[in-house]
Amino acid sequence: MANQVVLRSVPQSLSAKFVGSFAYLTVKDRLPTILTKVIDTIHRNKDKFFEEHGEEGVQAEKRAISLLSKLRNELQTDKPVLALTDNVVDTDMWNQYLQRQQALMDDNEPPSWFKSPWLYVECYMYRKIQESLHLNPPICDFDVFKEAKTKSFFESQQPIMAICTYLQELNKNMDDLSETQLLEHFLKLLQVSLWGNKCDLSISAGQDNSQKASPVDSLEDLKPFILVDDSNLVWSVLTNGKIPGGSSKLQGRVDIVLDNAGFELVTDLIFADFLVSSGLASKVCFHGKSMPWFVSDTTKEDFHWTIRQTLAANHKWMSKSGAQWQCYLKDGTWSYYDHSFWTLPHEFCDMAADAPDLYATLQKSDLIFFKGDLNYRKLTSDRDWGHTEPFEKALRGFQPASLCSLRTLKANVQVGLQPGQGENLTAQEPTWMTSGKYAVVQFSSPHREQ
Ligand SMILES: O=P(O)(O)OC[C@H]1O[C@](O)(CO)[C@@H](O)[C@@H]1O
Ligand SMILES: [Mn+2]
Repeated sequence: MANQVVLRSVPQSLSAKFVGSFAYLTVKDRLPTILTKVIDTIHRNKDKFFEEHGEEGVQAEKRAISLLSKLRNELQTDKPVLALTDNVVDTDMWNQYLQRQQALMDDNEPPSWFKSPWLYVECYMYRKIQESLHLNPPICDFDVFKEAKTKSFFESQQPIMAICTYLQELNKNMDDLSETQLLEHFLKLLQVSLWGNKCDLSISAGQDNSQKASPVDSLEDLKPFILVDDSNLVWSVLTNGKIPGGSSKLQGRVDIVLDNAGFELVTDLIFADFLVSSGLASKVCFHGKSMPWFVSDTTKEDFHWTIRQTLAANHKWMSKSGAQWQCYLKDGTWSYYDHSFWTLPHEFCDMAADAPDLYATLQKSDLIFFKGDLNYRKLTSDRDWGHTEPFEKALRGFQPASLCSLRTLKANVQVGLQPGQGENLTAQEPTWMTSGKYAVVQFSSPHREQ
């Protein structure tokens, strides 16, 4: 009974079937453009495939491109979504999900690009890119987005140096900090990690004056754009409910569900370093993607590459930071995990049933940070919620531990706002939900008293 009430009160999924919506424009314009770029990247790497695998590599390149061109055509002409055929570890999960989507369709129509939920078809596109490579074994490990991720890291060297310098200076003085100063630094580094998710991948790169290129210097100006700021509740968890002045630190386990590689990943590593070196946490578990995903998302390879690059940098504080991070990984203070659930199309409220092992892992955490927009869409099931609906309600029972979303808004779902806040923003700036200009620090806890 209760379940039926809950089911009926869930708003509909965002979908390209709503002509003119952001989902519609994404499926119509942005996804085919991404596919075109992927095809182009594979083609440009033809010589590399030849060098590595001879003629077989070239044939694999041709076949992959032909599958991807077919995919783009199916997408653009709203053809049915097809079952996967690559027989790898998550193939069955995807195909079962397709059946679930089939059951949701009216009049037994097949799920399709413009009729099914946006979250589903967008995830499916990235999984199909992977399928086109899986079906062509010589090139199945090729990361079609690697170049873009690498470029974003190298283009953000200025702010990366600045933030590593900030971290190392802070670490030198950590023992002398008062609780109030510690809170100040915590807020700053949390916000650096938050704005690291901004769509241009860097906060201050590109400014002429490199002296000013410290992400920390921009934070004050960005504050008005944080629409929900639950940082005090996050701090409260990390200090066992003590307000500044007390001296109780959680020293527990913090999990970070990562989003993008490049500048954002560095900001996450900096934040994680601070959590450990300040004693607020004793252990940080990072969660990344097990395949190239949504162009810039972090894979295991990206994670380790970034730390190696930071260590190898010709900059004292960057290099010191990278060395410290290697040590944290070696001594188990930090650990990296991936799980196929993160690259499935499921809403996170399905995790307990569909990936109970991952849910159980997260339950061991004291605090979980979810980085970025896609994680927010999955936390809230990517549905058409009213802006004043409570975050807890949109989570629909997903509550493995205290959690905090650090997200800049790039898709039109946003809950937990004050009455009138969303309406005012819409009146002033119709694209406020998709421009990446606004952000939220949104917290929820199973132990929350209010
Ligand atoms: O890297 P992030 O912050 O998850 O952003 C990815 C987002 O970008 C989009 O492609 C929209 O701009 C969404 O589909 C997705 O939620
Ligand atoms: Mn991403």
